[in-house]
Amino acid sequence: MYHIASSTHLIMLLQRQSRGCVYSSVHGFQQEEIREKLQAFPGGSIELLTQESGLAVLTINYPSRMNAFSGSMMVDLEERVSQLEGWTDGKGLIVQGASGTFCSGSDLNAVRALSNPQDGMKMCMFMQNTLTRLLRLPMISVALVEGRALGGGAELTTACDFRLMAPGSVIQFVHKHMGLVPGWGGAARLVRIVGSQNALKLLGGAVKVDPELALQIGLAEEVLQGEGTGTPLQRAENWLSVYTKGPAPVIQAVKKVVLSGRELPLSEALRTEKDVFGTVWGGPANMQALASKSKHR
Ligand SMILES: CC[C@H](C(=O)O)C(=O)SCCNC(=O)CCNC(=O)[C@H](O)C(C)(C)COP(=O)(O)OP(=O)(O)OC[C@H]1O[C@@H](n2cnc3c(N)ncnc32)[C@H](O)[C@@H]1OP(=O)(O)O
Repeated sequence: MYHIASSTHLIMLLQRQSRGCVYSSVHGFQQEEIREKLQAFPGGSIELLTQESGLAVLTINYPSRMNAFSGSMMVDLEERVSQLEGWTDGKGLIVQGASGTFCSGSDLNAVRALSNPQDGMKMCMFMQNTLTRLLRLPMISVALVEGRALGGGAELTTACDFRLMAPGSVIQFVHKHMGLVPGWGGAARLVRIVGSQNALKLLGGAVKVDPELALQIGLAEEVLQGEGTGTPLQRAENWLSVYTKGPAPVIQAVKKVVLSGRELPLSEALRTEKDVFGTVWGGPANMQALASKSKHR
């Protein structure tokens, strides 16, 4: 009995771990091995605050290094994403940096120590897996960009559904200046957000994207103007609340159908949409709406 229970648990754990992942052992990726390596570069933290309203705030927290990602923060992020995957009440997520700036990319001290090709590939696969799972969370996500989002920080913004920028903030894919290209999935996602022409310009020119340019090319949804109307976080929460109003199963279903439409070939997306539809059809929110004879004026 114990064996059955524990092997079932293991299967569930493996399914959960592999859900949404791009790389697994089939690709020569051993998560535990790279986790151990990354843990050798400590500093900072990734904080997750979940609220009863169904909104969560994820904070990249290493202010003394402009919120650069240390190795242990990469591991932290993966753990926080796992937590969010298991959060049944989740509807919305805001990703922000601590102390008024978003994230200055990888911690250059860790990057220097991991600069051999093998470690670089492992770190790249680890972060691609994590950021892909972040984007695929069944909740609507927003990157709140204050100050700078550089390198890996710019890539992180593309792993959210929307980007909101504070006045004076900058998103910059500085990779070319580092003799690199994005490796955390940022290029593939950027092409889908702004199109290949704009992506080529942003990466090829390592362009400093200010809020005005970001709005123009569709990288940002809104500039969070408005002195005296709360903190940038409160303004981002207000912006997001329009889209997260309603019961969690319905909001999660909305995200799932959009995600499948975005990522899957049409026939597969249609079948997924049918399955997701089946989870809300005749559900409590649907029955309540039918009973109330609501008009949509
Ligand atoms: C490119 C690919 C790669 C990936 O995708 O994995 C990366 O992301 S590599 C990292 C790319 N980012 C950078 O190269 C940023 C380098 N830093 C800067 O350009 C500046 O520090 C800046 C613009 C973020 C802030 O400049 P400012 O003058 O306002 O402050 P300081 O330079 O004095 O920075 C304060 C303090 O933070 C340390 N810092 C900043 N960024 C990093 C980082 N990415 N890694 C490690 N440390 C970082 C900086 O060294 C200062 O530390 P201090 O001990 O006070 O000298």
